[in-house]
Amino acid sequence: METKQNSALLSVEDLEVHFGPVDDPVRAVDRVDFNIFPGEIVALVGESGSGKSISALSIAKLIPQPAGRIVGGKVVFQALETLGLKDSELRKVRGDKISYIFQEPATSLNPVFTVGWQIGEAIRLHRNDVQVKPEVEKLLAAVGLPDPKRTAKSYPHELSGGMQQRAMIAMALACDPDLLVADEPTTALDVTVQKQILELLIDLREKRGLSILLITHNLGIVANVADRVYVMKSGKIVEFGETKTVLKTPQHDYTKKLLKAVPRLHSVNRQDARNV
Ligand SMILES: Nc1ncnc2c1ncn2[C@@H]1O[C@H](COP(=O)(O)OP(=O)(O)OP(=O)(O)O)[C@@H](O)[C@H]1O
Repeated sequence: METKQNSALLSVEDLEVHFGPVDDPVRAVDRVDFNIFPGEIVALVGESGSGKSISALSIAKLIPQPAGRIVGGKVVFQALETLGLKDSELRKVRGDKISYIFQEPATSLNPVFTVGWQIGEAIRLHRNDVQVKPEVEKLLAAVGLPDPKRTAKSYPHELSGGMQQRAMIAMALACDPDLLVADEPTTALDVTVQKQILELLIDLREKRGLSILLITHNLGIVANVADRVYVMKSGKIVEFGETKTVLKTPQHDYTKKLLKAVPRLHSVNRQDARNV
């Protein structure tokens, strides 16, 4: 672990984010440490309100303003200390290096433009090393959308929820990021489609070497996807480690509670146990 430390793609140390009055703040993120190495899928898991999204948004200083305040900590992404960067420098990191996708693709996609145009716009903004139209089609194919030429001409409402999420992922990949932050990417989807989107994330890690920070309240999702997991409760990391270890031998009561809330996970555990 120590030798890996130096080569982390992202390292977050002692991060503190407050909301509300300065003299009596809500400690949404309370001295949090986590890191991600190149090509890793790392999960932040916890119940609603535990501070997962705010931790992830803080990496690129994207927390709600002026309500939220980053009051302490250090974030190093590819040797850049992001919390100290100017807005113009941050815009480059956000657009070119770190992409975010969220739960509801329908609210992130603009209903009045075709999917192809929106992905093309992301390419035009961030890259000048590729031709836009073929790149749009390449990205749509990379996220498993059928008939990329036709899909490019579709409006968001013409696509199913799963296809919209794939289109969002294509848009997130348009700038060829090194880190994808996927915040509850499958929560709005039905179970079969959830599985397909998670398989897509694994595939993107394999094929593009993409590192992924996966945010979820569902430890069942983590079981099959993440290499390592950090469990968050009330703004703090209460447990972390290799996913298999945390799931098989959870140390913290809160992790045990989250595990109990996932009935399907028991079958995953049994299967893992057979494979060991
Ligand atoms: N815009 C805001 N204004 C005030 N407080 C906020 C705001 N956003 C977040 N918070 C505070 O930060 C805490 C952590 O929020 P965060 O969104 O990170 O939780 P989460 O674990 O991602 O849960 P969820 O999945 O429900 O978003 C919340 O419980 C809330 O107290």
